[in-house]
Amino acid sequence: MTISIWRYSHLALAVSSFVFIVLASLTGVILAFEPISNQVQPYRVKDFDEVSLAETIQHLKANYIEILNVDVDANGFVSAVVITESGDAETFYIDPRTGHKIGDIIEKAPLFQWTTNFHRSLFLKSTGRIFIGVTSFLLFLIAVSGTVLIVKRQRSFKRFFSKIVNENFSQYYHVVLGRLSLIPIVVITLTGVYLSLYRFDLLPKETLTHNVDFDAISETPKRELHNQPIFRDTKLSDVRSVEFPFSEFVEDCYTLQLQDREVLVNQYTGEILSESKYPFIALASRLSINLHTGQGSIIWALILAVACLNILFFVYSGFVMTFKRRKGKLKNKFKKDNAKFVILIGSENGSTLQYANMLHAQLLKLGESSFIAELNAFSTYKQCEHLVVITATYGQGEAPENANKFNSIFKTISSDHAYSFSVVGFGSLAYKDFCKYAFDVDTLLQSDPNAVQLLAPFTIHNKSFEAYTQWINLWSKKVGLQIKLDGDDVLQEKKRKRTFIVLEKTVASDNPDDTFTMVLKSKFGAPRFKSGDLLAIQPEAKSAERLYSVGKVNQTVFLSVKRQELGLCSNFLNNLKPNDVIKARLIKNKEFRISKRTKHVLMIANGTGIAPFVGMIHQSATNQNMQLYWGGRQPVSFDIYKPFIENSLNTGKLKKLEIAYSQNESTKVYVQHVLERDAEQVALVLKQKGVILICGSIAMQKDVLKVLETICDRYLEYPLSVYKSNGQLKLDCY
Ligand SMILES: Cc1cc2nc3c(=O)[nH]c(=O)nc-3n(C[C@H](O)[C@H](O)[C@H](O)COP(=O)(O)O)c2cc1C
Repeated sequence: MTISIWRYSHLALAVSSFVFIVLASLTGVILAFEPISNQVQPYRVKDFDEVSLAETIQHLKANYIEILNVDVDANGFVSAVVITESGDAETFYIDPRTGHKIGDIIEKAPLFQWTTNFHRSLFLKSTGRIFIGVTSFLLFLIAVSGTVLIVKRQRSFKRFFSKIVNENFSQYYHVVLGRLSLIPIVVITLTGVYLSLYRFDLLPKETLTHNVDFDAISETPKRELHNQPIFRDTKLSDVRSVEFPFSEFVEDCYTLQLQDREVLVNQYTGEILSESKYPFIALASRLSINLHTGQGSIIWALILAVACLNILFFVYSGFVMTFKRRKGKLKNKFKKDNAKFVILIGSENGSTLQYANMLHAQLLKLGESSFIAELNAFSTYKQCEHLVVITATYGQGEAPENANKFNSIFKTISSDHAYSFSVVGFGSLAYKDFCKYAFDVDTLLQSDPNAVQLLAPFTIHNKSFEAYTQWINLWSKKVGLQIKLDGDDVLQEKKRKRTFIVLEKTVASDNPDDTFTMVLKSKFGAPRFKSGDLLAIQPEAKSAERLYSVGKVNQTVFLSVKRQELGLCSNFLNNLKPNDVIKARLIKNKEFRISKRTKHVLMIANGTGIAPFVGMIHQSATNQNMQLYWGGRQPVSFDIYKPFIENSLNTGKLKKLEIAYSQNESTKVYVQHVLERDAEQVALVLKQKGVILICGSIAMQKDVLKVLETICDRYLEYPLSVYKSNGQLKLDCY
């Protein structure tokens, strides 16, 4: 699959350096705890920022025979090197307000020592340091290329932090955590590069110089330390270290290292003999060390630790995404001009390509000549009788990466014979322009006088295998083939199944719409699931899993199924009897759940879409205002749901039930019409921070969304999209 130069760079950089990145990040996480463990020590005294240098030195002079040095570290711990009465030189932390010893100097723990050495050089001395420096730079480039990829994905810099739809765990968190840890990672990498350059003396050299006129130094006028302005007015928080005069000769002076400069001070008069600002390189090195190590700030150290953990996650999720994309390779047995079937794909992350490959494989299996290619590789196909375009949509209804040139190429190529075409759109209803690019391609193909539309564009939400199978059935009938997909085991991970016992069941033939309900109970233990989750059932070994939205009623699973005449799974389920046992697995569908704290809940369904709502109503809290709008064909259609719903109405759990019958003798009413009628109450639900849920057919969803959009325009402050991104509109349609 073609990938953009940015994605290629991002991947190539990651592949070439991931071993070092993993090692540096793992050790980075450990090292982030060193400044934290230091900072929690009790050596920073209260009011540290208020204490003056004069005060501390005076106390020290009163307590010890001689003082050689005073240091203040990034944590605000003050230490002194003193000569004690016994004549020994000792170094310890002091209380700067009294000059007394408050603790021994913290020794670097062996774990941190070992990890620091490994982190800096991998125990490979200078060679290792070079590796680590280069890795830091590569990681910086990975962060830059990643930023460009996010901007491209979001289609503008302004939308960099806009909401992202969670369609896939690795992809979603790669982007979300990437955005959050971008700044810390850039800081870690740039400071890492800087420190490496500094260590190898590759930065311009600037040294600190002092010009002292030793002939002019005088012992008078003598001043007490607390009267010398430099000591009196300098706070300890501005000091890094003080070197005391070596002897009593007037030429020996105090050397004060302050945050931004070094000052030499006459020990008798307090006169400033020389003052020199630190060169930029030295200041930048100090800042780099603090930023790179987290010294002096628990919060920053924690941010660094989290950023390092995120880097490890990026390595993992990046590889998962790459392997997924690489699964979708294109292999052809026939040349483009010898194939009867041509399948063109528009895919950015490879899933559409896997679906297209299934069709390609089946055609080859049936002995047909099939050719598969990316939309960008569009060309002439001399023997093509049936063209199939299977494409995803990206951005705001735009083409995916490997299809972005198709429109212009198509206009330059003209076919010389008649052919049929069908377009399948893969997309997500979470986006405003659902499958828009598929419709654009369909319109474009219609402009070719030789092209005949075999089927109207077919849209597939959330990579639904079920929907894809439906399209395969329709299309294969049209082209006179019998295609049966091998199942979606290509696409899904192996998951543990549960054993369920059929507790209750109606039969499809008793219902005018060939629909039935089932209540299942887990044979072993109570499964953890919520109404709105999905039950995946595989009717036969090697067959595809079918997904059903379910409701939770007293620990049982409630579902409703419409029997399809040739449907493998719906017939399999319909033939089950109470006490039969089936294997199935429950899948979380977090985006279609409601919280007990949501006061107003408006549920809209047609047909079997009522199933999750039966459970939601059953589990609702007493103060929840649950309203249900349901669309069915005729009054008897509702009979199978009556026992569940009427009971809820009687107990007051369901506050309102509105039913629309589309095939009632006198009137044809659809659920969207009833919503239109109750527009003001519908608007009130959103206004009062309630949630609207829709479950059922895609066609119903489309019509309902149109009505909701108009309601928002008419009665509310914001368009429907705002409520959707707030989580006030939840969809589960198929
Ligand atoms: C950044 C981004 C933007 C998307 N934009 C749309 C869109 O505008 N309309 C739509 O129907 N689907 C949109 N989708 C959903 C994809 O089309 C859908 O997930 C598709 O199955 C991905 O196929 P692929 O893995 O082959 O690239 C978008 C997905 C992403 C990640």
